[in-house]
Order: sequence, then structure tokens, then C-alpha cells
Amino acid sequence: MLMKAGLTSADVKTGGIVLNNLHKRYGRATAVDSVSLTISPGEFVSLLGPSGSGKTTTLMMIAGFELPDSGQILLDDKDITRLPPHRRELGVIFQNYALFPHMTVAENVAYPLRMRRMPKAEIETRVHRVLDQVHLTALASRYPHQMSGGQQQRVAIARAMVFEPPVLLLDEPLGALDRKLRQHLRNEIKTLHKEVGKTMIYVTHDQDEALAMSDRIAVMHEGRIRQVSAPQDIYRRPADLFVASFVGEVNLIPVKLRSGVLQGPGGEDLAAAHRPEADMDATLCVRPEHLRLDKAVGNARGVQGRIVDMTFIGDATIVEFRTEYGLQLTSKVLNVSAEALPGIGDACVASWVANDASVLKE
Ligand SMILES: Nc1ncnc2c1ncn2[C@@H]1O[C@H](COP(=O)(O)OP(=O)(O)OP(=O)(O)O)[C@@H](O)[C@H]1O
Repeated sequence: MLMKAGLTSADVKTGGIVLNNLHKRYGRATAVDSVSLTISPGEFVSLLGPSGSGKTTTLMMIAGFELPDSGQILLDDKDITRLPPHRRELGVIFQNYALFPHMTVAENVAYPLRMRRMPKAEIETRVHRVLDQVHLTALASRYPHQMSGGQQQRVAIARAMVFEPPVLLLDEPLGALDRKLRQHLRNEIKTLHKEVGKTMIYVTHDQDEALAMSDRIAVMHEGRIRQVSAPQDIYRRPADLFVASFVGEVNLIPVKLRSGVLQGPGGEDLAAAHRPEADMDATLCVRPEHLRLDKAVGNARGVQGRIVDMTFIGDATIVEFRTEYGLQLTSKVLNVSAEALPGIGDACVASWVANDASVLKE
């Protein structure tokens, strides 16, 4: 049918996931609370949050290793909420990827197919194809102990992909690896995602990883999703104070909005360009790279204070600034020019472009 219509199976996008109001409790503790999320076929979505925020529990419910107390999980419009894991056909990759030490790479990858009693010729074709996809063909006859941690992780990915599931679920797959290797492998996983076009749901507590890899990030806190957006929007337009502080560094400045004027904690007029709808108390979020420090001249608009500390970190200098009334702000200045920075103790004015700051209501 499909072939006649000029379509190949690759044209038919599968792997759409819908989470509909999932709840999960362990005893009296709520692990997952009202989680709803729609993931498009082929999308890369990260579940990002601190330890205990419900990421793994959410993923385990999608995989079928945990059952929700209520709510629904759909895979391509089919209700899979109560289907056992092996009937969901989802590839799952954990942090501890546990390859069989006495089996070669090819045997490890073939294992799930052998368990399903697939014919030998078909197994060979599939193993060959998937090893090619993850660039491991040359290592097919090695044993796990003859490979690096990163290569072993790729074998685990190949093993999860070999029965061609439309969705891959990854739970902190790079957690056990060192920083350099993590960075390398996250690029590889991203490239693999582009090449194979599968839906990927990726659990991590590492914000850099989530920002670098995802089409969209769902930020979780205490069992709930606080914001779902593209990485740029999560960073530039955090929905609340938790998201603002969890993703990246941020200056939080308590402000009052009165008759259209934004007042800083010391009563200063902080740029009329912030246009509040009504009088309110709020918090202004300004990223360190958007906080500009200039030597104090006259009564320039901004927050007056002094530089109290400076730390050289290679590509940038982190400048700590404090007002007379004790508000401490951090500015990150790229070391791209030889232009002299103010020094410790210098009086400065901190300012920012209104569009670079978010006003969050209490
Ligand atoms: N099997 C379990 N029995 C009891 N409580 C559990 C169980 N699994 C998870 N929890 C609790 O549910 C909450 C959410 O845990 P979960 O593992 O989903 O969080 P997480 O965001 O994945 O954290 P981490 O990054 O540490 O893995 C936590 O408070 C945890 O203690």
C-alpha cells in the first residue's frame, strides 16, 4: 500500500508520544504530579531537573517499568499506559549500560534479537546495519573490556536501536563518564539523532547537556513540569524563578513596579523600558553576561555600587559588584579586548538592556 503510494516506511513519521496528566506516588510521597507533555515524532526532548524531581519516574512510566496511579500514555495514538515493557517496542538506555563481558560487540547487539528468536540471517543484517549507524563496524569482534567507556556506551545505544524502535529513552546515559567524554558523546548522540530521526527522550540533571542537545527541554521540579520550551527560550525567557535559577547563572533583583516605573531595591529608577501591566512586586532576572558595569559618572541610570571581587576564568572575568544596601550582582565580561576593566573597589553603575531581562512575578 505505502509503496504503491510512492511512500517508503521512512516517510511515515512514527514515534509521537503523549503524556496525559500522569500522577505517581510512592507511599505518601508524590514522585510525579500532573505531568502532561506532547512529543512529536522525531523530536529530541530532555527532562531536566534536580535529583528527586521525577525525571526517572516519568521515563520509567513511558518505558513500562512503572505504572502511573492515573493518567495516560499514548504512542502514535495508541494507549500503551498498561502495556508490559517488552510489548511497547521502545529502546531504553540507562547510565549503567551493563554489556555482557563475555560477548563481543556484535553478540551483545544481537542479543535482544536472539531472545526474540529472529532468524539468523535477519539478525546478521540488522546487527550490521545498526553497527554501521553508530560507527562501530570496525570494532564488531571486540569484547567490552577492550573498548573505551564511550565506545561501550555506543554499543549500548546500538543494542537499544537494533529492533528498530521508533522511540529511544535515555536515562543519564553519560552520567558515569568524565567531562571531556561526555561532551564528545553528547555531540555524537545529537548527530545520531539527526541521522536516524528517531524520537529521543533524554533524562539529565546537567543543564549544559540539555541546552546543547534538545529540540525542547521540559524543566521538572518536585514532580511537576515547570516549563517546556526550546533551549533558547528556557534560557532567555524562564517562566519562573525556579527555571531561571536552575538553568544557567542569574542575578535576581527584587523590584517594585509602581505607576509604570521599575524601582530597584534601593529605590532607583531602573529603566522605563520595562512596561508592567499593573503595580506589583516582582523579581528581575538578568544573566551575568547581560549585566554591564561602567565606571560611575554623574547620575547614570542603573544600580550604583562598587566592585568587590574579580575572578579570571580564561575566556572571561567574573566581576562581583555590591550596592551600599547589600545587593550583590555578578557580571561576566568576555576577555576579548585588552580594554581595562574597572578594578576592585571602583565605583560603578550596573545596567542592562530591558529586553535582556525578564520580570517574574512573585
Ligand atoms: N521505587 C521508589 N520507591 C519510593 N520512592 C521512590 C521510588 N522511586 C522514586 N522515588 C521517589 O520519587 C521521587 C522522584 O524520583 P525520581 O527518581 O523520579 O527523580 P529524578 O528526578 O529522576 O532524580 P535523580 O536525578 O536523582 O535520578 C523522589 O522523591 C524519589 O525518592
